[in-house]
This record gives sequence, C-alpha cells and structure tokens, in this order.
Amino acid sequence: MSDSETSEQNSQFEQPDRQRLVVLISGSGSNLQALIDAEAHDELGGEIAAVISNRGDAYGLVRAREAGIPAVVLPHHEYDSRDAFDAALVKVIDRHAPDLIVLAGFMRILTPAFVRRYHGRMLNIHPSLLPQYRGLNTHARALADGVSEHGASVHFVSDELDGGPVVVQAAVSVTPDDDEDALAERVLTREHVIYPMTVRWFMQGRLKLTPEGPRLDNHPLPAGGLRLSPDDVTEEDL
Ligand SMILES: Nc1nc2c(c(=O)[nH]1)N[C@@H](CN(C=O)c1ccc(C(=O)N[C@@H](CCC(=O)O)C(=O)O)cc1)CN2
Ligand SMILES: NCC(=O)N[C@@H]1O[C@H](COP(=O)([O-])[O-])[C@@H](O)[C@H]1O
Repeated sequence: MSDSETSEQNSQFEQPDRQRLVVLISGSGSNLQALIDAEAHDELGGEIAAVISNRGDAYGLVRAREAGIPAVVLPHHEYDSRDAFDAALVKVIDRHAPDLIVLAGFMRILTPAFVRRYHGRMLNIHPSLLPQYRGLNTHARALADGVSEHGASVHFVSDELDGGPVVVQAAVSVTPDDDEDALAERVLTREHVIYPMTVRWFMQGRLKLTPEGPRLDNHPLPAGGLRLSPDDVTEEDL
C-alpha cells in the first residue's frame, strides 16, 4: 500500500465524530487553500479528510501534502469512460465516508449516477454570477459582453451543468481596463470568502438542500442565492 493510501486509510479513524469533507481539484487549488486555512483556524466546521485530483500536475496536491492531508491522483485519461472514472472516484471518496464533497476547480463533468449518489451533499464553486456564463472561459465571455458586474457562485451540484441551486454569490464590478487575469484574480479573492463560509454552514448543519431548494437555518434562500455585493466583504454583510 502506498504512503498516500496508508495515511489515507488511517485518516478515517482520526477524530471519527468530526464532520468530514473530501475536496476534488484539477489545478492550482487556491480554493482548497482557503478551505485548509479555514480549517486551521477552526472556521470550517469539520476536517478535510482527503483531496483527489484528476491531474497529477495540480499544484493543489502540493498544498494538500504540505497540510498533511491525504492526496490521491486519479488521472481521468487512464479510464475507458466517464462511468469508469466516476466509479474510481466513488471508491476513493467513500473510504472517507464524507458528509460533504467539495468541487474546487474540479474540471470534469460528473455522470448522473455520481451526482445522484451525492445529491444534496456536493457543492461546486463557479466563476460567474449564475445562471450567466455556465461552462468554461467565463471571464473572457463576460469581458467580451461588456458586463458591468461579474463574480462567483456556490451551488449544489446537479445533473444540469452549473445549473444546480445557487446558495451564495459574490459580485465584483468590472472596470473598463479589466483584462481576463485581473478580473479572474478579483473573482478568486471573493471565492475564497464565500466558499469556506458556505462549507461551514453545511458542516454546522445550517445549510441543507430540501426538495423545495436550499435552506439556511430552515429559511428558504432567495432565488439565485444570497448575494454579496461588490462592496460587501464578509458574512456579516449578507
Ligand atoms: N454533473 C455536473 N458535473 C460538474 C458540474 C455540475 O454542475 N454538474 N460542475 C463542474 C464544474 N464546472 C464549472 O463550474 C465545469 C467543469 C468542467 C467543464 C468541462 O467542460 N469539462 C470538460 C473537460 C475540460 C478540461 O478538462 O479542461 C469535460 O469534462 O469533458 C465544465 C464546467 C464540475 N462537474
Ligand atoms: N467550472 C469550474 C471552474 O471554472 N472553477 C473555477 O476554477 C478556478 C479554480 O481555482 P483554484 O484551483 O485556484 O481553486 C476557480 O476560479 C473556480 O471558480
């Protein structure tokens, strides 16, 4: 058994009563880092039990290992189908019996069977004010359209790509001299605020997905989710 698997096997027995989450990544992992930092400050409501990446070159793997979190690479291109890849994901995820699966820059479309398995306990962060700009290249598309506001959305994952019920959005103003990198950086900064906050709400049992939609403290959320405006900074501003 490899080191990462050994440490991974042991992690499920540490502090068994704490809420656990598994984070899926594909790249830099700055949102993962925001979650790691929140956990380090006891502001996540649980522990990151494992990190899984579909890319072996994801810097987020370095972040996980430096934080002592078991990190597993499942190269999607080594699997014959999406179903086979998702089945391998399930096998690794379920070893940790997580309460929540968090997609943090995870760039693979998940199959309906996978989404059903984790319905109501899988979140994603998307770099747009959904339902605007589902899919990829959101910043370039927003700039091309000349929008005045852009941002990020945290939503429960559904079969409909980036179409699941939105929990929280954070908006940024788009300036005339914005380019893709500058806009992406400002949106990421907001992501690092709203994702740990939303994950904490779920881990604390405050956020649930009901058949009628997301509820926070048993109150229905506004259509389109709670919105942090460009001037709002923290949860207290919601
Ligand atoms: N069933 C769902 N799967 C995923 C969702 C979702 O809402 N429902 N969210 C995405 C995250 N995402 C945007 O937020 C996203 C990720 C990936 C893609 C995409 O087109 N992926 C391509 C490969 C792209 C690449 O490898 O660079 C693919 O899977 O063929 C679109 C949107 C996560 N999954
Ligand atoms: N469609 C999914 C998607 O585009 N997600 C986006 O990828 C970036 C990941 O950054 P990170 O790896 O530094 O967290 C984030 O901006 C996230 O919103």
